[in-house]
Amino acid sequence: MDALKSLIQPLVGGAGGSSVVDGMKLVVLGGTVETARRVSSSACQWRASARTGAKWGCAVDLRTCVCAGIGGIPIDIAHARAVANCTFDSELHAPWGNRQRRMVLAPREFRSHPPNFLPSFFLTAHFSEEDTPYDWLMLWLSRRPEWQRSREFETTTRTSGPGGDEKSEWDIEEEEEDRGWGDDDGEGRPKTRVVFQPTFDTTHTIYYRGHWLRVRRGRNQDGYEVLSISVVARSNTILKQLVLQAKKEYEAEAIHRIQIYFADAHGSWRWTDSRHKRPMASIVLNPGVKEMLLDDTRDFLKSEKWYADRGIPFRRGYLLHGVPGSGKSSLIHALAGQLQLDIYVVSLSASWISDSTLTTLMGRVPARCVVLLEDLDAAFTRSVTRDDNQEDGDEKKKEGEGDNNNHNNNSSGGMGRRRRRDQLSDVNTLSLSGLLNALDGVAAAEGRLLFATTNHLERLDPALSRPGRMDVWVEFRNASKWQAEALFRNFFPSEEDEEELAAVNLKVEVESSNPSPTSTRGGRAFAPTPPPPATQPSTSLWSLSSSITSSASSLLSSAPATPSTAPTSFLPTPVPSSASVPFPSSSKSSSTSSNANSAQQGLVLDKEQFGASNTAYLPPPPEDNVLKNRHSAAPLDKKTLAVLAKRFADGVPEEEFSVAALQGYLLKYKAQPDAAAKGIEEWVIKEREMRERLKREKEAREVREKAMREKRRKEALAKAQEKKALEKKEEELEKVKQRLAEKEKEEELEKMRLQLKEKEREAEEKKKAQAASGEAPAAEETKDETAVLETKDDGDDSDEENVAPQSADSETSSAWGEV
Ligand SMILES: Nc1ncnc2c1ncn2[C@@H]1O[C@H](COP(=O)(O)OP(=O)(O)OP(=O)(O)O)[C@@H](O)[C@H]1O
Repeated sequence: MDALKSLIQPLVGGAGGSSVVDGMKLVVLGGTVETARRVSSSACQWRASARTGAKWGCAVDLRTCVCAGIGGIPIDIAHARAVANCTFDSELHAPWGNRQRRMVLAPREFRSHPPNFLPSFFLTAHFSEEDTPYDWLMLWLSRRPEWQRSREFETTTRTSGPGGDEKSEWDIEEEEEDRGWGDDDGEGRPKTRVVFQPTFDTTHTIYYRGHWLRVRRGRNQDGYEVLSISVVARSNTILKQLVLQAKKEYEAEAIHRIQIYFADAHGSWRWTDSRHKRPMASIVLNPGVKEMLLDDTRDFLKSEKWYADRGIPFRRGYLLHGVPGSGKSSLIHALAGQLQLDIYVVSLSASWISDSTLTTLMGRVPARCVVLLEDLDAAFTRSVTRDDNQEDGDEKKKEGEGDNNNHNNNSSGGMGRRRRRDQLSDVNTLSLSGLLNALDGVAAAEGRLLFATTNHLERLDPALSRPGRMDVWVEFRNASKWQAEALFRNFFPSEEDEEELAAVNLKVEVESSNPSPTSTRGGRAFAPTPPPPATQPSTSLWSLSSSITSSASSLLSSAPATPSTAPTSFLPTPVPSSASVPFPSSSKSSSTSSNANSAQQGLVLDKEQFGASNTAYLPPPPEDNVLKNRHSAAPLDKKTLAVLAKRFADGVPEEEFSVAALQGYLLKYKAQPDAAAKGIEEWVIKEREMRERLKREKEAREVREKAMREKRRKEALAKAQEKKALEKKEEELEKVKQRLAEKEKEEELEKMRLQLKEKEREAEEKKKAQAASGEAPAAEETKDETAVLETKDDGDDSDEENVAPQSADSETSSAWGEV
């Protein structure tokens, strides 16, 4: 307060302390009253303020023109008006009613034309949605009661922040009013959660650690959302504290979730989704693979100095390749969760991907994260380095395999694919060298774990997958018998597993009923001491849907105690083997570490890593209605489970079906382990029959298509030949016509020559006759005629010269003969 006084005094120019307070009062009013009219939350603040001795009130007694200022110090309104050159109106009535004839001070001039000095007291921080702090702040704000009580709001089904599906207090209130909103209506029908959020361009006032914050949502010139938070303070410490607290709360919430970011066409990362972490135990891979990867990634993340000391770029690449539906993406998801890293996904087949966009994107990933390049082989389907046939072939293969992993093309229909192909050929300009540069060029970020997946290792350029770019290769195959058994055990928990889970849940309950003072859950530890809110902020950060919970409980169950078969041939083999791949010291990750305890390990790891003492970091027990609605089977005793799992595994042929296919089968029997185990042989037979049928149909289709193609090719060939022959004939006809015309001309010339000769002969005879009779003039006449004929003859001669070579041509004469 003293600091503010000392700041304001020189500006207001008052000599006494009261004028300083006047100025201060106006400053505070400028920051709060203007918003009170529009935001009910402010009104609530005022009411609360009045109750607490008008500490923060700003009501004006009209009779005395004195308003109750900060700390109850009266303000001379005339002086205040002079100072700030503002007028007052009575639009705003004191929310606490007729306690006095009071009205809220609303300096008009402040609202429309704030005095120039005023902004200098506000410290404003701007947060763009392009940057992570925006998400921190949005989550923090979403928990503020003032924010939730905004009277101007918009609805959305998309939530921000790591707890994307958490219920805020706001949601709960609304759901109670309208039972039609929520996750599940009790009959299994999904419902859409509608979340309310304040509208744009509305200023909200929020009390935080003794300061009033003015919060405004807007958009910047690029169309991105921007959050502006202003506060009257001497230094920006309060804003820093706010950002730090928001970050802490966000991270505490994110502890059980991972954030997924997708690349956008502008070269920016956009937060797209927040997912529950997938337990490592839920990934069923042959022994040692998960442990190896986990050790390697952890080792890498700890060895920044080691890399720096040796001048090696601090980057590591993992190439997961193999059949579809074998768990590549799932493993990356689980790893990211275990390592507490967010995932940044780039779909290299996106239409807008170009060398420069990719370089920008790679330069913008945070220091510690997982970068996921999906379907690496699809990156260059339109590359100039491959011929068109190859492209077509690749595309067709992809279509045949029902590849629907392209995030730009989630509609799995043919239209979507066609459109994608069009887009690819039109826009995507990513080149191999561009990709290589983006991965390890100078602009590429360090510290990230690069994961790339592909179903077609053979299509990758060796430069792309060489060590240094892809240091660790892991092959994924169809499910082994051991995997099938593990999958079954994950699906159907044993009684022991359930007990373990119950013990964990009990512990969580006990801990959450005695929250530690540092707990961030519900934001209590960081909660300022604002005017008492009408309702408590949300504490239900972990409201899980029934399906999530039921599957989570089954996923947390243990894997088989001993691999029934764990032949080395099932072990994924890093393709460039030991040669240049600096595999981590795998002593820790040797296959001796049994998968039997991996579920518990997962839990223990979580607890160790995230601080078991902090209840905010542990999920709450499942909700009652979720437990009632559970669709999974009742827990089996260990022996029965072992027998059923074995029976199931025996029925699954080795490496014939993908884990995804087996999972699909088990999902149909998620409450009937018995039926699942018994029905597997029949399923395998049906599946084989179906595959056989599909194969036959495919082959028949291919044969038909081939025949059609052949027919079309032959037709096209015949047409082309016909056309060629026709053209040739037309050409010959033209030539013949030409020769005919020449011939006619020649004949005409010949005729004229003959006529001339005839005339000459006649003239000669006439001349002779005249000479004999002695008549001179007739001879003259004849001479003239001869001259005319000679002239004409000259012209004809030139024509004759022109046609002469052709008439001499033997071809011509033969052609003439033909005609
Ligand atoms: N090894 C596995 N362990 C557990 N679940 C698996 C495994 N493999 C596949 N699944 C399940 O199958 C589904 C598909 O798996 P996922 O997407 O990870 O396969 P993928 O290998 O990435 O497939 P694609 O190559 O087609 O992208 C998921 O629901 C996942 O739970």
